Amino acid sequence: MNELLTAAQMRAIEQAAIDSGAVTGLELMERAGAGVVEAIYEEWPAFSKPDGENEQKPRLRAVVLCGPGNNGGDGFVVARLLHQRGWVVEVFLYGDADKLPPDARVNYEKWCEIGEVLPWEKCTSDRWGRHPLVIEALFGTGLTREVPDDIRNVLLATLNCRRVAVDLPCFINSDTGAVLMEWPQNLSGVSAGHVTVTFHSHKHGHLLGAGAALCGQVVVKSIGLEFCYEAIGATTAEVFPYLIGKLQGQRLSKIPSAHKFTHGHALILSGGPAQTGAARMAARGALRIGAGLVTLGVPPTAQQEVAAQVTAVMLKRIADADALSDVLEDKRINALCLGPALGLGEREANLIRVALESGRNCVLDADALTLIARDKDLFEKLHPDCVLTPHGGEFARLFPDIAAKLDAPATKGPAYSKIDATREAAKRAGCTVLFKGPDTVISDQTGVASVNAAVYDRTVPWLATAGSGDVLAGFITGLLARGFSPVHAAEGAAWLHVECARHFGPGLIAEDLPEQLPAVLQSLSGSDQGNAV
Ligand SMILES: NC(=O)C1=CN([C@@H]2O[C@H](COP(=O)(O)OP(=O)(O)OC[C@H]3O[C@@H](n4cnc5c(N)ncnc54)[C@H](O)[C@@H]3O)[C@@H](O)[C@H]2O)[C@@H](O)CC1
Ligand SMILES: Nc1ncnc2c1ncn2[C@@H]1O[C@H](COP(=O)(O)OP(=O)(O)O)[C@@H](O)[C@H]1O
Ligand SMILES: [K+]
Repeated sequence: MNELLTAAQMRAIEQAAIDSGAVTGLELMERAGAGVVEAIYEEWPAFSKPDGENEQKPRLRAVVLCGPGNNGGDGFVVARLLHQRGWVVEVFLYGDADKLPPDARVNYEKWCEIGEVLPWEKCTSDRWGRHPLVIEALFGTGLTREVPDDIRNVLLATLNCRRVAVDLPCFINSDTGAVLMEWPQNLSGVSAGHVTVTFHSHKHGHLLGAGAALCGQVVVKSIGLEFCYEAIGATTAEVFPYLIGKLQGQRLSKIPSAHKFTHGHALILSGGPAQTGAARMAARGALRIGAGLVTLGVPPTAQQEVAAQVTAVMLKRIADADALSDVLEDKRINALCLGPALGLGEREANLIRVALESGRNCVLDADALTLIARDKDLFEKLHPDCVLTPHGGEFARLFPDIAAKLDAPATKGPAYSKIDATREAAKRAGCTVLFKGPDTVISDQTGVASVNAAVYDRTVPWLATAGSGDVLAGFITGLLARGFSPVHAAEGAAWLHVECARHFGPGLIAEDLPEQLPAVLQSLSGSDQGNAV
């Protein structure tokens, strides 16, 4: 399952399954608890060694922290299943047992037949040394507000234990990834759990915002809900954003008999003297990703500087908007890129005007985004073959009201997420928007949205280096030249961008990125089992 769900969608899918009579809420809870236990044994195989192998082996010990809702219900199931496997389990309940929802209450009572449920006050910070495993089932998709201090203190005291979060760490908003608990500064780099076990599919909060860094790793366990999409009237592509998976090598392969013009001609406009590096890096990216030809359009004053530094990339003098119109008489030029260190003057605004009026595929990045944010007339010329690539600051300049909604603290669900913001921005702009970050979100104007997650095993903090965005703009332009649709070009480029950073590793500078493409592309050819972009 690559679709990403909001809390409300997950609830609707569960409810539809229950209403259909195919499964009960209790059965789903049992499967959820069993999924957690399965994930625990997968993560720590040593737990499964039978006690009989070693007479002296002490019994395994766990603490389960249960909350006041169905997440707590999952916790009672986990406690029971671990007990059945011979563990010594201690269970704490945050809240009042009489107020538990019905399914959680049933599992509470089943646990009471086995052992004690200890009140939260007894969950003191001195007890954690004896417990190899802490299961946190305090809040999941039902988290609605800041986590209280009496929970925070316990969570911080457990950080030296092995930790499993049920569905989500209890302080992460499942729609936005916002962290609803003060996380101590000195703990940056420490995650809230070693493993987060979620059900059916990732929730947005596992991949977006600050929360993603605090889940440890996320394991998705099926609870048998696959059949339910029709039941809530959804077709997956329309409703659910998806996680961009491994690119199919086939998508990037070239037709053996093709010539260079079959693969398109990209034109990248450069800034003036001493401002040409960004466009040169974008051009190198466009060429390496497979555009048949790449030309740098340079103002005459920068011609010598650029000529001294390029080889396979071609050069064209483009003094002003009229000159650009002339160059675009060549209809083989099918993808343009404007923005990296382009400049913010009238000349540059006019270049953007001509580029947009040409109706060609057009990537607008950096300075071009600032210019269209300033000029309503330019903004209105955007069309479906454009791709905007803002980072957070540029996004706020372009869509200040949407950014304000995104920044507002969520007080009640459903919370407004980066996915909602990108979709709204794309709809307004009438084109594809790629909103950058470790949680890059891409949406086209119709609301088809995806996330390129640089988290968990794809974490690449070294990609936050000057100029890496320019290379990304070049990658997108190159794929547009090759005939990819705007949204597929943005998705493919974002995915490859992270793969290039992973391939190089720490120490990466932006120039290194295009040079990783041959190896990354090679690794994809012949491995077409991945999820299609
Ligand atoms: N609905 C279902 O059939 C299933 C639900 N499942 C589990 O149920 C969870 C969702 O259950 P719920 O909707 O009951 O929600 P939760 O159990 O996540 O939390 C809701 C409860 O927590 C309280 N609460 C929320 N934020 C709080 C805060 N900051 N401080 C104090 N109290 C707070 C609420 O008042 C409510 O009592 C999922 O995350 C998943 O773990 C799974 O068992 C699979 C099946
Ligand atoms: N912590 C991070 N992890 C992964 N990718 C990141 C991270 N921070 C930034 N990026 C990516 O690096 C690129 C930076 O682009 P941008 O902010 O435009 O930089 P520049 O203008 O210097 O080129 C974007 O693709 C962004 O998604
Ligand atoms: K939890």
